Amino acid sequence: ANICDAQVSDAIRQWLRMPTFDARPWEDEELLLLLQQMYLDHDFCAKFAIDISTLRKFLYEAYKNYNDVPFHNFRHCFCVAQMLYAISWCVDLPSKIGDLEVLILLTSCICHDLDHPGYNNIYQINAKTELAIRYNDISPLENHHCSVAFRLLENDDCNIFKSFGSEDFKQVREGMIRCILATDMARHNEILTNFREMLPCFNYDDKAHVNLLCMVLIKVSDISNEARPMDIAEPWLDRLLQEFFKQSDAEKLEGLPVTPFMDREKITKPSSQCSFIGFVLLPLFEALGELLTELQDLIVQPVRDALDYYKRLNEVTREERLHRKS
Ligand SMILES: COc1ccc(NC(=O)[C@H](C)Nc2nc3c(cnn3-c3ccccc3C)c(=O)[nH]2)cc1
Ligand SMILES: [Zn+2]
Repeated sequence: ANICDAQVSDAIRQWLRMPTFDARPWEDEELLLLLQQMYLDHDFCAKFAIDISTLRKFLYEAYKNYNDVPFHNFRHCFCVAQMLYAISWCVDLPSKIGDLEVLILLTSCICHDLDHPGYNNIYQINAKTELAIRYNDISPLENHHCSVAFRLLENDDCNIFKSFGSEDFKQVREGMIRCILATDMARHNEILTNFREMLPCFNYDDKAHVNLLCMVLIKVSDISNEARPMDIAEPWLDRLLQEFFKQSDAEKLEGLPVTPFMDREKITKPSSQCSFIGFVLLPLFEALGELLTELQDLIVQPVRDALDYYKRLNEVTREERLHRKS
């Protein structure tokens, strides 16, 4: 269908607001239409004078700037934006942080992995790549994703912020840079610790608090696959490991240090997911769930269930391995 004319049915729009939404049956063109729908459902085009054809061109340009890599491709960007959208509907995010901050978050999700090469920062730095040199080893990938986003926005045809005054555009630019750079997992503990400190006295009128909440929201959306049903989450883990193993193979070939949790000889899916969900994902989701309690049922409990699933799986595979040896 021509993405200009097709309308998104009410049933699909309802499903789009749930973490159970499955992107697999949809063509790329349809996912672009659904991303457009997320702006329309928040009435952003009216509120921010965004011309619908500019929005379409922006989404299409973003789409073209994702690479055909196993995990960090356009569909990952869609899943991250869709999770943010589901969270926004569940907690009525605009009523808490305002429309502009939600517009910044949604647009940051769409741009957050632009032109990702499929090799992470550790590889960029160890291999002394063009990006590592350009960004002095400081979040080279996230700096690149953000730079590509604003390079796209320089073209008036797809600049969804072209009607913004300079002050508002400055706020958008600061917000998008803050959110996209926050997705560097090397900063995970820093961001989570700061957010936890703020929780007891969280104040929506304090810009510093809202800024930190937005960083946590894009982080949660970015690594949220395990909050989805297992049949949707599992293929993403396979793609991620494919990408990680491609990187560790390259590291071995190029005589670079091999990142331990990426070495196919060293990890099993259940054991690596048990530690990732137990030590990284669940603490982050629980901290967010303390502030936005509506998220307990929507995404925090599903992550606890995923951890239980992988713990049981881990037990079974350990027993099997022991029996095989005996
Ligand atoms: C603190 O920095 C970290 C911590 C953990 C990891 N990754 C892992 O532990 C492993 C590979 N598991 C994992 N990693 C995941 C998931 C979702 N996103 N994600 C991911 C993808 C790319 C880069 C970093 C992460 C965490 C997931 O469900 N599992 C990667 C970086
Ligand atoms: Zn990402």
